[in-house]
Amino acid sequence: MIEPVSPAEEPSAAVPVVRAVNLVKIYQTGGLPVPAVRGVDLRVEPGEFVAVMGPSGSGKSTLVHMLGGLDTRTSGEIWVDGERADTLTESGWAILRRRKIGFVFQFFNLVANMTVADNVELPALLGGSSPRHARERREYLLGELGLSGKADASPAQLSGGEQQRVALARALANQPRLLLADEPTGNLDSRNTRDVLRLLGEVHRQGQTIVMVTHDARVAALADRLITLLDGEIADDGAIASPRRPKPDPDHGPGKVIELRG
Ligand SMILES: Nc1ncnc2c1ncn2[C@@H]1O[C@H](COP(=O)(O)OP(=O)(O)OP(=O)(O)O)[C@@H](O)[C@H]1O
Repeated sequence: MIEPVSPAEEPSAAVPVVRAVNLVKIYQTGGLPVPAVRGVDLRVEPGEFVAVMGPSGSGKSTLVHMLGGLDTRTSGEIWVDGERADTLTESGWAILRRRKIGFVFQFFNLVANMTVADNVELPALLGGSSPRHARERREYLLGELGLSGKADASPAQLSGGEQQRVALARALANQPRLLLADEPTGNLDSRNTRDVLRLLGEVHRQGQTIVMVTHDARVAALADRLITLLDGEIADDGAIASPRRPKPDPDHGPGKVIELRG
């Protein structure tokens, strides 16, 4: 007989994907303290798509980088998928990122001297996937993102929009619990912005949890929750009542649904 699962043993359904408790970041510049994040409390549930907005310098990037361990916190707690993360060493964070976190940045950050295929496979290999599984996952993601024909290209041979799609494939290579995005469309023209937003919307519909920094209200409208930062504090946090979804791109036909768990 199968034992019923007690609530404490249930898989992470009730556990937030990421949680910050009184998170503080104070940079020191020339001996002077620069408070960037001042006591943020945040809880992101599985499947949520959270947009983070606010004026320049309000602490958006610092907050999201801390949530992924790319910046150290001054004080406070960070929990990722139920695991205490703020006390991890750099290598502990690196392991956690490989297992659970994908990143997409404004400036793609692809490895210039590696092919598109290798850029996407690398995180899966580092995360412990077998070479065969990493290759299959890469073929699958590049196919879904319309980039199969570019697998052997180097990043410099791609357009900005293509590079960002590769960056998204790389971020999803490990089927991360959490996708962190910092201005993922900030460097793209409107058409490539639409493409990347469509992809983000699709992975979200497949259940991907996303936290995304953006300056653009149209981009934020894709999310279902908007956090507004002001001077390093959460000034507003709420559901987006009637998100204005981006219109499908007539040049690209109906959007394809990406199976994240493929
Ligand atoms: N490495 C750093 N050293 C010192 N101060 C920093 C550093 N990074 C950011 N800051 C400061 O921390 C504050 C928050 O910066 P942050 O980049 O997080 O803001 P942001 O909201 O993402 O801004 P933007 O929208 O312009 O990207 C700013 O005052 C900034 O000058």
